[in-house]
Amino acid sequence: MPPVQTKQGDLLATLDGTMVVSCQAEPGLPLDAPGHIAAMARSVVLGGASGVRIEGAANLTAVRAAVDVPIIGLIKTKRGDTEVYITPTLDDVTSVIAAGADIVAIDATGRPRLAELKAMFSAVAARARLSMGDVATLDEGRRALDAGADLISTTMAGYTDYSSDQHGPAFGLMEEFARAGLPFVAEGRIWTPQEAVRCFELGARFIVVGGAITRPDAITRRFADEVASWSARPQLRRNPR
Ligand SMILES: CC(=O)N[C@H](C=O)[C@@H](O)[C@H](O)[C@H](O)COP(=O)(O)O
Repeated sequence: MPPVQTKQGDLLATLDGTMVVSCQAEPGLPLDAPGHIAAMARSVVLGGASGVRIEGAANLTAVRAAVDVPIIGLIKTKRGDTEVYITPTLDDVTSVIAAGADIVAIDATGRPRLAELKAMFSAVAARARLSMGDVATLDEGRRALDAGADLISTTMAGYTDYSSDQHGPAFGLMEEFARAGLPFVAEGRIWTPQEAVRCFELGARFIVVGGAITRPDAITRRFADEVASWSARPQLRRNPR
């Protein structure tokens, strides 16, 4: 399918108040193949996802052909001597757009980086796409918007050495964004419908849910861990074998 043909403002309006689903598979896992990612994307759209978040040029190309909802695209890669790994260079921006993304997700943390943030967001705007700055703190969100990001997202909260040790969604950061009057997207560790609703109560424009829907190994592990811990307490069994 061609990229979604709406004006940028219209595209954001279609996402406001909705849920985007991230369909990603870690390298080496059984679902790590463009055909599988495209099938996941079609499945989540059937279930009500308003858009999808997709990693990698080959996956983006496959998903673009499979669904007609907005796509947030990114390339995850380690380049050079930096911890920034979500769409780190201008070439990566070009690849994400060429593969069909409507919105380009870019690590906008304050860590040392290969390409200046302003240049990254300008490159996206020059190709008439929207940019999303993935950040971990309020200051990073503010800087990303100042540098030209169309959206900021809590994606990186909990995944930097200065924001680690977080459990559950980054509700604290969402509150900070709301208090500062910065529009934001809620993403990362949203595992229940109740948590999803809470993000909107705190002011999220839209939310991005990933693993809770699209990582069967992680979903299974939650059940398996619970089952294993129950089984380790035989005195609690109601129906002894
Ligand atoms: C930190 C990072 O690299 N996040 C990635 C960004 O694309 C993905 O691995 C996450 O799955 C995505 O952010 C959605 O989050 P969750 O799967 O927790 O719902």
